[in-house]
Amino acid sequence: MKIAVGSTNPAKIAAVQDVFFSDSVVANNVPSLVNNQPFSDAETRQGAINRASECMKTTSSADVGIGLEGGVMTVGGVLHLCNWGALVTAEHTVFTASGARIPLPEHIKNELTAGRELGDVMDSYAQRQNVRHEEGAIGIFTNEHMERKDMFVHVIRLLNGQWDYWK
Ligand SMILES: O=P(O)(O)OP(=O)(O)OP(=O)(O)OC[C@H]1O[C@@H](n2cnc3c(O)ncnc32)[C@H](O)[C@@H]1O
Ligand SMILES: [Mg+2]
Repeated sequence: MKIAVGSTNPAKIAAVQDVFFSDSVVANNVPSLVNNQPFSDAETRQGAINRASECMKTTSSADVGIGLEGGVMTVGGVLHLCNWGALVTAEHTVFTASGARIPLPEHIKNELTAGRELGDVMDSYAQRQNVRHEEGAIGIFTNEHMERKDMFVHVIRLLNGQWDYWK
């Protein structure tokens, strides 16, 4: 099976390869068609769906398209990390799932509200480069007990499981 993934982010690609280990995984950096920094569940979920359908359309002979999108959302007045995934089949059926969420510190909220992207804010905060491609914000704020790839593996298993149930 050929699986198109709507990103070249290594954390996302590695997560898809983990779940679909016997399939061919192709990275296709399509636009999410939402803001670079989504600010709600609805927007983050839409970004995942857009990535899945865009990469399904533009990857030749793909059997399935997967979109993974990171964002933030507010609950109880507290900003949280949120992540969504979408899987689009050749028959245009769409499955969605969301990932684990954890609260973000107030100063991160202030930076994002000022217009910065979480990936850039995390690099300055952790004094590292490309946190978004590695452990992610979830890795930093859990002392690496849960990394960005692990969180996406969970989302992709939820997508694959639903696809398996309904097919
Ligand atoms: O190349 P793409 O697939 O776009 O990968 P990305 O790292 O930019 O990831 P997203 O677009 O899905 O995430 C939207 C924004 O949120 C940031 N982000 C989301 N989750 C993150 C995390 O766990 N660690 C660091 N940045 C994160 C990310 O860097 C973007 O600024
Ligand atoms: Mg991005």
